[in-house]
Amino acid sequence: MRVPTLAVRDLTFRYRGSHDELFDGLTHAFTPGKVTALTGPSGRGKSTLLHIIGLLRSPTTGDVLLDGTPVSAARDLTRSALRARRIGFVFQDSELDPARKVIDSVVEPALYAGRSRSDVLPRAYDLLDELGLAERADHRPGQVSGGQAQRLAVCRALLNEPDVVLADEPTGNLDLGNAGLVIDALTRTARERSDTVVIATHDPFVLERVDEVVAL
Ligand SMILES: Nc1ncnc2c1ncn2[C@@H]1O[C@H](COP(=O)(O)OP(=O)(O)OP(=O)(O)O)[C@@H](O)[C@H]1O
Repeated sequence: MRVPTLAVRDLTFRYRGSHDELFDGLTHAFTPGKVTALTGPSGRGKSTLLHIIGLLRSPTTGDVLLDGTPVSAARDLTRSALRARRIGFVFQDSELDPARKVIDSVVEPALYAGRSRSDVLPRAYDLLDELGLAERADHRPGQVSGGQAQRLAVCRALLNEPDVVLADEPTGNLDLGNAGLVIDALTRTARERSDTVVIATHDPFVLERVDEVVAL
């Protein structure tokens, strides 16, 4: 059997000073090419799990595995390099630098990953086009709406061609049209590039459209 790009094994997490243990030893292999929703009641740890999978936090016990290799206990430098090269994040209400143009915000993650601006500009424009933002490329983030900013966050996350895409409530506060564009883009990257896409959500609109659901 093919080793999954992303899996978690025997995962638990406890915030410092808290008595509550999250995840109850969660073991799960996420399917490449599919979109998986993490769902469950408020406070069950959906956002925390995304941060752990995204190597921003380390689990209390257990492991995150990329291509079958445990990576959650790796050195900070190794984890940031993996994040930059392999993982794309769509955070809810992503803060964008109001002083930079939209196109510069989209290109920025590539610069962290050591790629050159000229290399990634064509893909940045393609993504803006795909998400209906082509005519906004030269605007400042202060001049885009909430829905446009969320679609912009998707462009940023996909720019580096990550093979793991993580999205925290990416349709929160979006109307159905914008939510559809966001889910379509995340589904397309799963289908066309075999990316592993994980979305933390309680949005019924999203839950109806994903391939798999992990209930926390
Ligand atoms: N930095 C923190 N320090 C201590 N406890 C925290 C911290 N962040 C979150 N928690 C607690 O950990 C639990 C899980 O939080 P988390 O935000 O991951 O849940 P969630 O399922 O994403 O919730 P929601 O659906 O409301 O966004 C909650 O009980 C929360 O209060």
